[in-house]
Amino acid sequence: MNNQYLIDAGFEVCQKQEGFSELSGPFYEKKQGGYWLRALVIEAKHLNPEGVVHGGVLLSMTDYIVYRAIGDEITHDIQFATINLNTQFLAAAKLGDVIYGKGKITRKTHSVIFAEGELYTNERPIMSGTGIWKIIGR
Ligand SMILES: CC(C)(COP(=O)(O)OP(=O)(O)OC[C@H]1O[C@@H](n2cnc3c(N)ncnc32)[C@H](O)[C@@H]1OP(=O)(O)O)[C@@H](O)C(=O)NCCC(=O)NCCSC(=O)Cc1ccccc1
Repeated sequence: MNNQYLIDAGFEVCQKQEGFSELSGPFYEKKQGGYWLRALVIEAKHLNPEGVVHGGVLLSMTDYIVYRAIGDEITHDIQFATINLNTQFLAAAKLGDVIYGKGKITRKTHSVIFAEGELYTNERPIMSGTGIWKIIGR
């Protein structure tokens, strides 16, 4: 697959992906039902020397999609930073795969947000993650 596949499927280039997120993407997004689905088409630059997706790509995508999912719920007018992210590498992804990601808030308190996310292809789950985001500015 390539990025045109996502555009044809109704995705648009993600908002808020400056800096490293842009470098590790490009990520695409589409509103589906009540939530935003985000996606990445795997290119050669995302692979490790063994020819599968580098773990750092999956970690940063999980961080990104949960960060964005939190923003979807509480807006990005509030600043929050990842202070914990636990992940499981469930399966390898390969060149040309489309990885989809979605996240949600599990619990929000005055100063921290507990949240979770998952990455998957059309064939199988790729990564699951849970983490904590610290609210650092309003
Ligand atoms: C968060 C805290 C508990 C401090 O909390 P408090 O007890 O309230 O702290 P205090 O009042 O003592 O000082 C405030 C401190 O907060 C720092 N700061 C300000 N703004 C930001 C900011 N926006 N992001 C991160 N840190 C920021 C500021 O430099 C100052 O530190 P310093 O004065 O140098 O000491 C601490 O564990 C920590 O900073 N951990 C590292 C967290 C970290 O770096 N995570 C990875 C990046 S998040 C990410 O990438 C998600 C993402 C994904 C995709 C796309 C986009 C985003």
